[in-house]
Amino acid sequence: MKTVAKENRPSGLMKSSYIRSFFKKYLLNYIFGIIALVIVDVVQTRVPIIVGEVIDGVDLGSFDAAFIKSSILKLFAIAGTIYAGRILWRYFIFGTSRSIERDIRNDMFSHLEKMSARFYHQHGTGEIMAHMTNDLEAVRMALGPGILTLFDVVALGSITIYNMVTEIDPLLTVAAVIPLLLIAISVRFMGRELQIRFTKKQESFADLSNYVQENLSGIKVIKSFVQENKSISSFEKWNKNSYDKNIKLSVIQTLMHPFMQMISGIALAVAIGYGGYITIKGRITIGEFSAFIQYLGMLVWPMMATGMTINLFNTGAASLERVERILNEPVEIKDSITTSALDNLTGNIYVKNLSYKYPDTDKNVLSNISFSVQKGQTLGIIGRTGSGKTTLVNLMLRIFEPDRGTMFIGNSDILDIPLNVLRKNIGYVPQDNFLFSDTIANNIDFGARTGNMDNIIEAAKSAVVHDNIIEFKHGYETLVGEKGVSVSGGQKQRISIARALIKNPEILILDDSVSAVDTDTEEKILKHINENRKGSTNIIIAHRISTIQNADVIIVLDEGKIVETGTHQQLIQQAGLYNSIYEKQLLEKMLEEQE
Ligand SMILES: Nc1ncnc2c1ncn2[C@@H]1O[C@H](COP(=O)(O)OP(=O)(O)OP(=O)(O)O)[C@@H](O)[C@H]1O
Repeated sequence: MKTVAKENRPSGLMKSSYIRSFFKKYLLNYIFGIIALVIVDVVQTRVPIIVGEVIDGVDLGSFDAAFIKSSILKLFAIAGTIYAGRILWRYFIFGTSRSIERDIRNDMFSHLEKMSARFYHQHGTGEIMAHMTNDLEAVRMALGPGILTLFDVVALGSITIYNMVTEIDPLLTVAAVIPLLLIAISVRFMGRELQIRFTKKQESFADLSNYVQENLSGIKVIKSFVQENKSISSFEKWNKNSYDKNIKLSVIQTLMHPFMQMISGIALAVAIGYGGYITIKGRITIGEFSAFIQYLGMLVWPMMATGMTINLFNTGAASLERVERILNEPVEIKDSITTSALDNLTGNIYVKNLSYKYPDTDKNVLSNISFSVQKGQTLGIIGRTGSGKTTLVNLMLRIFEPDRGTMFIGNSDILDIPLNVLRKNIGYVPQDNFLFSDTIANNIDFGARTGNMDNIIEAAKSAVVHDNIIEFKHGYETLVGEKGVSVSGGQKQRISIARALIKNPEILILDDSVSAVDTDTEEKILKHINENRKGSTNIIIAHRISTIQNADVIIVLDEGKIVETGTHQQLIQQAGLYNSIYEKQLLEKMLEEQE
């Protein structure tokens, strides 16, 4: 990713070194586009002169066949040049703005992929989507139509005024152009307010997107709690807020347009009045008078475009600031300078005096945790809900950062293990597992990328989900996720386990990953793991004792502290928290069997 200017202000799109780097990259395209634009402007400003000559020819009686022919040929040549020139500047200027939009979007996405869990906690998906769509669109408008109008204003405006002064009458030009300047001045001042209103409009759209995204994700909960009406009325409030901000922006835009038309009407009146007078006096010819009126019409556009250009740059800069705010978010979790050149990990895990509190909170969710697991062993973690089990494995994966000197794999502090090596060697099945809108085969092969159907089937068999998969109409090619078939919670869990098993990772972490399967299936999965993963390390988090009772070491967490450690038998004998969970679950089982 390119370096992004931190000091960028909405007032200056060009102040951003990030944007300047794109200008450098696409400089030739812009140069070709601007040359084509200037050529179009030069030739099109010849038209009033040619028409004026024809009118004078008729007026003075010097109109003959050769004159008509040459005038027609000139007009054809001009039309052809304008046609070709407009195609070229569209291609070079608008095309380049689309390329830059694509490049920035790529930068944003690859940066977002590096962002930590904390970042996603602070920025809603809807907000990020709004930056990637609406804001990028505004940046593109500044870099395409904005650049175009900027050069068009300068070229067309100055050539037209030059022609009016040199070929018609300087005084008439001054008299007619002064009212037009009012357009440029008023738009300049309204532009600031326009930028503020535009920023508010974009922010309200980001809020609205967030609300929609969250509601659609939670649609099942909304329906099951019959909260549709509440949801709809909240949506209406957000939507009204967005509507109000849009209207406020439109008010300014609406006021500006008729104002500009009024001013150009005044300029025309001045031109007709004073221009007609000096024509009668014989200072200019009828043809020149007609050319002048045409030039005046041509000038209205550059004057209006001055305002448009400023607005496009202002709104583009406001949007760029939001885009850069995302791009400037530091990558919090990354390889450190002390990262060693490791390729592989051994599954010996050592945790020493680990304490952790989440960013922006006061309370430790883990306190003074110490334990070790040897390569090839299985560690079971059990504890009441909220006791810190998921936090512990998230620290091991460096989804959140532990303190240096508290977590080691092999002989390395995990802060010194390259992130990709750490995560490649850990097969993680999260509690809230997620399937992508893709085939089951691709979902299983997601991390390992073996591309080998035999491996995929073997992993599915180990996760005891193969029989379910082949019952689907399209088997492993069945589409799942948002656009595909719905799979049950238990099937989803087992497809996720297969996704971790196919990697044959040095360390496998199952975070409450068999909670949605029956105990028979659970037993089969654990048996496969036990048989197939000899020499590798497993960490199994569970609420059911049956899931972890065969583990080599079990730790019992309570309120962020290890309260008991040992094997199943040892913990039963300790008659502490583990034993009370065990007895409670035994009782529940007996009652279930009696029913
Ligand atoms: N991102 C976060 N920011 C702040 N606090 C958090 C965050 N994630 C979890 N917590 C808090 O940390 C504590 C431990 O949560 P954790 O998810 O590790 O518990 P757990 O033992 O895995 O629970 P469960 O068995 O319900 O999955 C809880 O009090 C929780 O509210």
